[in-house]
Amino acid sequence: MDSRSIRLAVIPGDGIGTEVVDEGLKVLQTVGPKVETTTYDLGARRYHATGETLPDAVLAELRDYDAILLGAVGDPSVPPGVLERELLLRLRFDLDHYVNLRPVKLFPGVTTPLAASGPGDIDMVVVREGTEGPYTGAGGAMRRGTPHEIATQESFNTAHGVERVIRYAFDKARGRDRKKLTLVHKTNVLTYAGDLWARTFDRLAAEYPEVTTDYCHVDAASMFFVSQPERFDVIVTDNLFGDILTDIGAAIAGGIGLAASGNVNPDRTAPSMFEPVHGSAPDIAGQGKADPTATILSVGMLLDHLGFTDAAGAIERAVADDLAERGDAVRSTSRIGDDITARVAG
Ligand SMILES: NC(=O)C1=CN([C@@H]2O[C@H](COP(=O)(O)OP(=O)(O)OC[C@H]3O[C@@H](n4cnc5c(N)ncnc54)[C@H](O)[C@@H]3O)[C@@H](O)[C@H]2O)C=CC1
Ligand SMILES: CC(C)CC(=O)C(=O)O
Ligand SMILES: [Mg+2]
Repeated sequence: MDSRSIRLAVIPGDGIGTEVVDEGLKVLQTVGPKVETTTYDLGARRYHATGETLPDAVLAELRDYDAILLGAVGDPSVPPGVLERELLLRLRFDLDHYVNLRPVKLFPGVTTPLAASGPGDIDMVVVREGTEGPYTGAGGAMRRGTPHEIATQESFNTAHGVERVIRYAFDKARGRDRKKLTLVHKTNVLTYAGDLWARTFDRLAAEYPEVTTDYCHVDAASMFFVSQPERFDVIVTDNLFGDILTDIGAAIAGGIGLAASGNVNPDRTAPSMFEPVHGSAPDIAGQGKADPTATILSVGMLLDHLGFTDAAGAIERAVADDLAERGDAVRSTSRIGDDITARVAG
């Protein structure tokens, strides 16, 4: 048994975030490594009680943990963007989570809507840039509320930011069997940002001769996700395109309840944060209907990131076995968590 222990900050957040995090922690506390958790009350409840989203002192404290586990944030009672920007994106930006790692993998026994595809065909990793692009909040509105309103939302792409995420993606592709990396962008229209991404991609490709490369515009990539997902191995793309593509990825790989992610700081200058791809799902919150599998797989990614590879492997196997047995059966949040916990307990 690994004697190292993990100091984990937990942000359950809003809606189903709290429900799925409970199940993720059940599995984590059973799988092996010793874990000390501290829960942070951040999200809609705190916003209404105090007006706070992410106090500076809390952000400073979060830097001292080995990792962060997040459920989801966002609630219909809070104006759109407040929790998403001031809490979630502030965490990603300030902790320099420049890689948003999102595997898209169809497990055996899971139903995909793609009639012609099976598990071997859907096995890719999307490396989404996490700190730049159109998500920085730059832009503004002129003559707001008038018929002459002009709203802008700018996309930021720095040479440093683009290079580091593309380099990470090349390294990731080099470590996989197929060794294929696809750049997804919209270089035919977004000519300034696209030019930087394409030039950087081509320059770095020369350093990775063993990696096969190609390029796909994001509109065509969206089509190929549902018509020929086997085209893709590793994808590197910007923050917005990666956000959208990975919801499509979730849909083809069995649904949003299975899609895991990591907001990774590869330089380890701050803790990385792991969370399901989905949001707070207010439409099903409090009903025990949320599938916690995405969060449990995200816990596996967290353990892998911290070097607990045996425990990470145990979670992936337990999830695979559970999904194979579960098939299309509808089970409650806690039942799924209990079943996977029982499997990791052996
Ligand atoms: N990382 C985060 O914290 C994210 C937060 N959000 C926020 O979440 C709120 C809701 O956003 P939506 O666009 O509705 O996206 P969503 O991902 O919360 O929900 C979309 C649909 O998927 C279903 N769904 C989501 N997770 C599920 C699960 N584990 N099991 C079963 N079904 C599941 C929901 O019931 C809903 O019908 C918004 O405030 C949004 O800004 C959205 C995405 C990511
Ligand atoms: C809520 C957004 C800020 C993020 C999002 O949709 C995502 O990261 O998938
Ligand atoms: Mg999203």
